[in-house]
Amino acid sequence: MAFHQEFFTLNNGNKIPAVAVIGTGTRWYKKEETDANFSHALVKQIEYALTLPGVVHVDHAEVYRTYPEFSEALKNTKKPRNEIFVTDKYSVQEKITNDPREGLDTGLKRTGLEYVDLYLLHSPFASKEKNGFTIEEAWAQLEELYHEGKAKNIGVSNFRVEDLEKILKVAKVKPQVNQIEFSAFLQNQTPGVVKFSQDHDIQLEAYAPLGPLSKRDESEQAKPFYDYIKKLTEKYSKTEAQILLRWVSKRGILPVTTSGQPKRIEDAQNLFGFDLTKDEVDEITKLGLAHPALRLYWNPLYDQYNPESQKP
Ligand SMILES: NC(=O)C1=CN([C@@H]2O[C@H](COP(=O)(O)OP(=O)(O)OC[C@H]3O[C@@H](n4cnc5c(N)ncnc54)[C@H](OP(=O)(O)O)[C@@H]3O)[C@@H](O)[C@H]2O)C=CC1
Repeated sequence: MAFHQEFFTLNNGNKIPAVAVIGTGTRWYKKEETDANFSHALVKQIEYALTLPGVVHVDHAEVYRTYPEFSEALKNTKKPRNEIFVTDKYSVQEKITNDPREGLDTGLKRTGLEYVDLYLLHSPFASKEKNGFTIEEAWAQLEELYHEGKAKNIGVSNFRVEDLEKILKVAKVKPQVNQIEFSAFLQNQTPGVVKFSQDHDIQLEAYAPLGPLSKRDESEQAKPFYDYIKKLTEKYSKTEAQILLRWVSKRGILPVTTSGQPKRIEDAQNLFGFDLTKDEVDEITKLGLAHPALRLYWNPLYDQYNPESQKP
């Protein structure tokens, strides 16, 4: 079947590929960057992703410490720049560079890129005491970087409703994206964040969309969910991962995935060769919501919201 790709349209009119197929965090994440822990496997995997048809969306962040691998893969690819969608993130939570401007400039220098397609504040937890700037001041820097063309789109990650409200109060440029944890087993990272973001035309991205597979629940109570996903894999001749990623995208949310296996990266890039019906989307939502919250990231801060995270 001919390759078909979908895009979401951001609130500034720009298009974004509707799945990010290679995140360079999670399984590739490193606590520190040394010559000894350079990952040839990650270089190969990014290089492979960049041979796939269409615009390939790479999700990166300074805190992943994978600039060396990403830069190497960019050096070796023949894919034109306008067919690579690069996301980078400023680490608010752990100081790597002094501020977002320095963070983006460093990233651009290290990758040899002239711009990123999307630049995010990785989390809302900035303070004058810890960072030397407030989250509103950090946002003002992203707006400058946007106007200078160094970031074609700007946004945030792991923001709660209250954090988004703070930014919306002062923003001259509204965040284009909020990247949060989202899966069938965690349908609101924090209370009300999905509806609030969608009501304000802020594109949601879902990291850890395959939580129900990577942390498979073998219990009796989870059986109806997995049985239903299996039924859909047979109906569409697709993998469980493809069914779950497609479900995320049908919820209007952009899945951000990754893998150490080339075939899985290819399956993700080929996500739009099939569709789920509205009833199937609703059924996955319902069966997913029947499961207790499964949160894989930011637990010390966000576990307090677990009881409300499995409400629509
Ligand atoms: N903004 C933020 O705070 C965060 C952002 N992220 C971003 O999102 C990206 C993706 O996050 P991640 O949680 O890894 O995403 P996913 O939920 O897509 O999980 C990917 C993992 O699931 C495994 N997997 C894939 N298919 C299956 C299957 N059928 N059965 C079992 N396991 C499977 C893969 O293993 P295998 O490699 O063996 O294929 C892979 O390591 C990160 O790399 C990062 O870029 C992630 C966390 C936090």
